[in-house]
Amino acid sequence: MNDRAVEASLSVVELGWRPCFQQQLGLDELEFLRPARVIEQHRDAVVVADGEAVFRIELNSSMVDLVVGDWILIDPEQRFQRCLERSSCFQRKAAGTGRATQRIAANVDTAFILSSMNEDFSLNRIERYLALVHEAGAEPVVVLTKLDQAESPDAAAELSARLHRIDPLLAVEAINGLDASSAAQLSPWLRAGETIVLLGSSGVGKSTLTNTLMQAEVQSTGGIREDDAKGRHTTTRRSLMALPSGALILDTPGMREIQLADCRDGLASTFADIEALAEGCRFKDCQHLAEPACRVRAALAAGELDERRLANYQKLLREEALNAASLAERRAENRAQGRFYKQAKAESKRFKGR
Ligand SMILES: Nc1nc2c(ncn2[C@@H]2O[C@H](COP(=O)(O)OP(=O)(O)OP(=O)(O)O)[C@@H](O)[C@H]2O)c(=O)[nH]1
Ligand SMILES: [Zn+2]
Repeated sequence: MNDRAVEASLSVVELGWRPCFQQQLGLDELEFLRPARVIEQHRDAVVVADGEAVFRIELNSSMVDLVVGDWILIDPEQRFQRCLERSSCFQRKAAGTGRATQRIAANVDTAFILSSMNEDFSLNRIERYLALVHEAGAEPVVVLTKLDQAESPDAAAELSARLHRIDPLLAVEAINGLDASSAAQLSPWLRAGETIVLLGSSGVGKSTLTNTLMQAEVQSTGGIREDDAKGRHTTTRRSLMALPSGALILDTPGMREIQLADCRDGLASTFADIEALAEGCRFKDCQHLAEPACRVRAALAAGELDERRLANYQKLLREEALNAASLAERRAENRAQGRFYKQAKAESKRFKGR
């Protein structure tokens, strides 16, 4: 029987602690507090690892926003003090309401966007995920799966070329997710202390790749025994787990259901080419439909811009505008209830740079 959690034996550096977090600590905090990372999230508690142990902290009202991946400071009695500023944060529309955003994962370094190499391959879908990842502030890597089922030996090169027309610097890897030596191509992003997530629609091979990267070994040792409410031992699978390579894989139900939400900035960087062209349109609010002196339509006519890409950009913009409208409503409600302050403060930073 293995009672020792993998996470309990990891140092804070192995848990992803970085200078950008260390720098946020004041002198008093350096002396009296220490960092811990949220590795599991429950309705009334979070589970954290602090380099020595894995333990639960019951939630109170100052901790409502915590998500898996967060770095927090705790005092010597293992009490929560504050949450550190995130290096990246994924969020989505809250389920049910169709309105507010819900944070789902923090401090992710790399997001693997999985897409299988068969007929399901869709540039539109990949662009959607790219916008999400850019918005979150993580680094995207497109992973083409099912290389072993590709129709022709050139398929990987062709799809990579299509992706590189979107973004010449985009990292693209083609793998067979069932084969560990093929998945090893992803090792540059899987170094110790790096936090990764896997995105992609159902059936692209997220679970398969996760299992291959975990090499089953972690499956048997990664679970940790914990007392449940009735005092029984239950084995739980962590939301943040260490791979044999030392990278940390963040896997929560929320991450699997993520959609495009509130990501105007992410769209801007994903479609930087179109936004740059639009600067050249005569009208500031040009919709690139039939306006005179439209630089975007000129680029289309000249074959410099893909019709499909423009259409997808406009579709995502419309979706985003709808989301933003309902978000604005929701925020007005929050403000009335006096819960707006914290969110506004965080967001003012993002909006300042425009
Ligand atoms: N030949 C081949 N099959 C693969 C590969 N990756 C995944 N599969 C198969 O594709 C099917 C779906 O893979 P999953 O890993 O369950 O996909 P998923 O993305 O986790 O799907 P959801 O759990 O629905 O989100 C399984 O039958 C896998 O065995 C691959 O690289 N090559
Ligand atoms: Zn225009």
